[in-house]
Amino acid sequence: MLPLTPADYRALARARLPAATWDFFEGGAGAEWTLRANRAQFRRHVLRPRVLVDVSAPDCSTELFGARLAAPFGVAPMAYHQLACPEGEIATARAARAAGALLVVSIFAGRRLEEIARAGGDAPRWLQLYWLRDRAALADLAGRAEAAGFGALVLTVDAPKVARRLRDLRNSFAVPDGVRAVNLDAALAVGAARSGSSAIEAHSVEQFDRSITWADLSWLRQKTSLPLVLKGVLTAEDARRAVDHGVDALVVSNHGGRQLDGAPPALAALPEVVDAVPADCPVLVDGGIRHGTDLAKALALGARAALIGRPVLWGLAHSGEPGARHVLDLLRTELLDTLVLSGRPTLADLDRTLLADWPPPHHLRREDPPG
Ligand SMILES: Cc1cc2nc3c(=O)[nH]c(=O)nc-3n(C[C@H](O)[C@H](O)[C@H](O)COP(=O)(O)O)c2cc1C
Ligand SMILES: CCCCCCC(=O)C(=O)O
Repeated sequence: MLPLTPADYRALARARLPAATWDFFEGGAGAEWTLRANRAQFRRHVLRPRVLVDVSAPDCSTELFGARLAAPFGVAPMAYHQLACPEGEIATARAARAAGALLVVSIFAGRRLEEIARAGGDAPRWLQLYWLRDRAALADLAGRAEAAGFGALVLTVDAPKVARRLRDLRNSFAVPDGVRAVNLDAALAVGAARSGSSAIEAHSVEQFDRSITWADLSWLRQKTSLPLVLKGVLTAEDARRAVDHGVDALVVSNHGGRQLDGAPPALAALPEVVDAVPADCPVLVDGGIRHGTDLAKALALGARAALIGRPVLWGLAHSGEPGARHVLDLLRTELLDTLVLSGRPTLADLDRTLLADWPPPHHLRREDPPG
């Protein structure tokens, strides 16, 4: 089959991956309600096209922290790309560079930051951190990231521990031999499989510092001159608090449904966060973005850019760098098509007037049972 959409890559990737790896990639926390809700929320908006607009020169390029992107999206931080293809994050860095997309590298990358940076050349990249108990390791990563040309640090704040992910528990999931978070000391590596438990969850309980609060952000600030981005904010209250603490950008995210099951879909939380922060604080979003139309909806609700998670892993699992690049290129192509066909040729034309609720409220009322 010639893959023409990210969903085509999903089907092809599934056939290539071991079942437990597939479950680790695809799964969510608990009953996976939030995982499903992320997708469902995109179906609650329809696009209101405008006609007889000059759409002869659509443009979806943008700028983020001074870096130019061919399209308003990047690769979300995801651990262990070598689970998808042998080159791991090197393949992803090359794909992101070729597609003109931002790359956010996970603290649990399987390739060294410096080689990822070489593979990415002058393309924009950020480094994601979890707050480990080992602060010396965090300080070391912050320094190495700056030296290797990373443009921002992304602190993920929705994971005081990795959630109970039932698929991983049932599979007794562990990271296979030969795949390791090489940017951390070997002593901090995820442990072996234990029947009925997830090695990832157990490791997070040991290594993540769940006592940190807003007051600790100043420690990280002192370790870097890079912009600081918080990933995993879902409320206006926390968004305001983040700005008060000097955070430079936010990612509205429920971790792709992998952390708090029952958390709102990211797209539903986006408007309250956008409305809570000053216009010069970029708000990004991730979770369930699978189509160019999804990107347009997120941008219309005020996101400056989006992060793409699992679809990139599907491309990597299919064919490494070319697969991941094609997934990113498809999303850009679909977004450009949406700009043209909706009569909104630039990103500045995407605003809330693009969207209407679906089904419309009167339709819902007609279907309500009497009484
Ligand atoms: C396999 C996998 C590993 C992930 N690893 C990380 C990680 O190391 N750090 C992080 O902040 N988020 C991690 N995430 C969450 C993503 O950054 C992102 O929030 C989520 O995947 C977006 O949803 P989507 O996959 O539906 O696009 C991971 C997600 C997946 C699927
Ligand atoms: C202790 C290893 C944790 C890896 C977690 C990766 C991640 O965030 C995920 O969602 O999975």
